[in-house]
Amino acid sequence: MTSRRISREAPVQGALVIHPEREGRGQGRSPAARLEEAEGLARALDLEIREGVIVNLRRLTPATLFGSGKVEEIAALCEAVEADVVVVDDSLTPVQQRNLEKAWKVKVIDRTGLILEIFARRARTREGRLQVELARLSYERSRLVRTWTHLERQRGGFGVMGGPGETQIETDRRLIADRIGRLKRELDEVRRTRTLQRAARQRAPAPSVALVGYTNAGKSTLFNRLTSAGVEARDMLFATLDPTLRTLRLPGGRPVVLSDTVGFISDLPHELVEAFRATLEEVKEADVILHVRDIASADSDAEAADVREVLQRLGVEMAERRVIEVWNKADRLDPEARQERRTDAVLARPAAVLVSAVSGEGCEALLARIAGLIDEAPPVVIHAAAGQGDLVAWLYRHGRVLERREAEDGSVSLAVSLSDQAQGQLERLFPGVGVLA
Ligand SMILES: Nc1nc2c(ncn2[C@@H]2O[C@H](COP(=O)(O)OP(=O)(O)OP(=O)(O)O)[C@@H](O)[C@H]2O)c(=O)[nH]1
Ligand SMILES: [Mg+2]
Repeated sequence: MTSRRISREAPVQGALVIHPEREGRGQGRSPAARLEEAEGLARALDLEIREGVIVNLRRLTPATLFGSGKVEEIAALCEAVEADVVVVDDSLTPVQQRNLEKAWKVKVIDRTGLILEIFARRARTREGRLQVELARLSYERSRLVRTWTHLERQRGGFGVMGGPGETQIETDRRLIADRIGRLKRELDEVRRTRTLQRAARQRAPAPSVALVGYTNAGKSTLFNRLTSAGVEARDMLFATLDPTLRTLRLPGGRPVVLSDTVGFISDLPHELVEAFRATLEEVKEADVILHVRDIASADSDAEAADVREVLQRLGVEMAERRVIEVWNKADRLDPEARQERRTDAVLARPAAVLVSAVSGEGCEALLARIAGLIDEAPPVVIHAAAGQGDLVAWLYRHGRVLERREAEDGSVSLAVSLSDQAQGQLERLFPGVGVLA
């Protein structure tokens, strides 16, 4: 055992992190904050940061991204700090990556490559691993297409038929396509099992609450605080990858199922978002969404905007009646800022609660808010014919049944309090259901 562990230990790799600063990129974040985030990503891969630099890109140089003077400067810096890897916090084309590796004589990785690599290391479940592999291959395929276009252009329109490079790319593309097809079938299989598990859970009478948020916002810490679970929470980007579920009791004793899941980041590779679509179904179907934000982060607003954007891409409905913003890390604010945030939270739309997952401050209020969202709406009376057991079970799970009357023909009338969200879902799942106000 011991010897295996020793032999697996890789030597520390030193990294030079470069944040290329371009006009119109970064959505209002400061370049320094962007660089810091890129360094955090590199650290999440166990790279040791030797140096971080911001490089202003005035003009784009297609072959190397950076101009030739900058390329030379960075080559010298690489040598000076003894970097093994250069992280470029942008997307590089395969050609740029190759040219830079040649010029700097080190391995070069771009932002998407970095994020994919972190995900590959973190994936624990079979579904997680398959998803990451699928994302990686989709990314590679898109890069092959780009190389292909590039070659075509190089030939200036002549000799497009045949040629060894072309054949190789064609072969690579077909191999990747085959592998993607196989992965998708495997994933379908794994997901069928999970869907069955979810269906089984849905029979349990508990509404669901999903944690979402920017990576490192404190989702897992809050999850542990609320459920007394031992999910890994670390000061590391993308500490959590696979979803975890736990039951917790709201004030009044009502159980809800809380889910913790993967965090988001700005410029999240779209291949990853696609690959994780199924995992994020928990979020899509949740009765309440808790959007956890690091309110002490200087980029808190930009991060929140990124999270909303990803959720929108995933088709998650962010209706006000369904979302609570959890303004976390209140303990990191100075007393004045804290008071200000507390006042802001009262007026915020969607509703916001200032908490500290570490100290527990605000967590009681948060639970009360969740209970409020789940129960708030005035009750409706729903008539379920005999044999509509699925409807009755659904109502018990997603609403609060206040009264139940059974008729002789086996039909049931229920007075139920449903959230707006649940009511919308009800109409979609059971069209034409008999609702009496
Ligand atoms: N001071 C302070 N630190 C917190 C609080 N909540 C979380 N943290 C810290 O923030 C870091 C990230 O916390 P996690 O709970 O792992 O964050 P996460 O959102 O689950 O992150 P990913 O899984 O990586 O997306 C850890 O070092 C936590 O200890 C808080 O309320 N106050
Ligand atoms: Mg986490």
